[in-house]
Amino acid sequence: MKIVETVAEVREQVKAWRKEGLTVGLVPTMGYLHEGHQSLIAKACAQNDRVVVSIFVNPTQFGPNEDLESYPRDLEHDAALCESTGAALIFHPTPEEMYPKGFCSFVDMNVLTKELCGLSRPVHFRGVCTVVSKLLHIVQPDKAYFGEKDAQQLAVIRRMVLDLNMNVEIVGCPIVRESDGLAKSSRNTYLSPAERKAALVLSKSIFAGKQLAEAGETDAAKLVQAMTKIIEAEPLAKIDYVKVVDLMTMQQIPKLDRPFLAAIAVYIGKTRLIDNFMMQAGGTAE
Ligand SMILES: Nc1ncnc2c1ncn2[C@@H]1O[C@H](COP(=O)(O)OP(=O)(O)OP(=O)(O)O)[C@@H](O)[C@H]1O
Ligand SMILES: CC(C)(CO)[C@@H](O)C(=O)[O-]
Ligand code: BAL
Repeated sequence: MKIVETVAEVREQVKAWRKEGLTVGLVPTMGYLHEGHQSLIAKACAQNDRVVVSIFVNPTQFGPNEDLESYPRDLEHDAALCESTGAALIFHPTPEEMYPKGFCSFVDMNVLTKELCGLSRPVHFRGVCTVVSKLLHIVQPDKAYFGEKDAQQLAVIRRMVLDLNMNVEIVGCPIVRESDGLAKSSRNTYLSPAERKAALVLSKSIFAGKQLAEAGETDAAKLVQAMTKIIEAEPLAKIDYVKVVDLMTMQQIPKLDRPFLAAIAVYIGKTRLIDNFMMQAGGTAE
């Protein structure tokens, strides 16, 4: 497995693979890899001849008061995980490589990015769309892999690829959880032992909402109410949002009569964590 820092090196490698007729998968990440990322890499390796993992803490998707500087980084550990999982190349660019002096082109989106995480992170999805577009142009993969943990991001990227006629298949991958239910996230490392315990209200709320929907509840407000109650019982938790939205448009819906996403964002102390479940109408897992 190779680690490269420049766009030119990625292009050269992918060109050589294409000459051999090989298929290429891309797994975009911000590094500090865990079993959630590993499941994406493993799926990509199963479905493609060669897999590129990008590791880049993308400055344009962080707001001014967010954790860009403190975001955890460990390239040595990440490289070992990528290699043992079967990736062929890590693309680990510098910010200057991705955003050279004079950079001024961005990919933005309406509607889908104005809800949920977009409300408390107004510049976030513009940064995500821009960097993912760049990565897709640089690598030109057959398939690119994204986690359902970031469900709004997945919906936004699917829409961007459709709207901008990008020639790539977007593959969604299920949420990987700790044994006690907490969704794996690089940001879990910020949690103190007491906060780590408190963070369990996220998955408890998600599992309770899912159970209610599976039992036939069709009123979105009732779902939100039940999920909210569980989080509010935890003194260390502060709700950013608990919402039920149409899976395609990310707009809030009153009835669970179509494929939907129940999504939450909760501050545990200073750490903002997200979780969700998706379902078809009538209690079938998405
Ligand atoms: N627990 C998980 N299960 C499945 N996919 C995941 C999980 N955590 C992250 N991913 C996916 O991995 C990709 C890279 O995510 P990222 O590097 O931001 O990791 P993260 O752990 O979500 O970090 P953060 O703390 O920023 O939320 C994204 O497509 C994301 O959805
Ligand atoms: C897709 C992504 C790698 C873009 O920076 C990031 O938003 C993430 O890790 O989910
Ligand atoms: N997994 C999403 C990346 C971010 O929170 O910036």
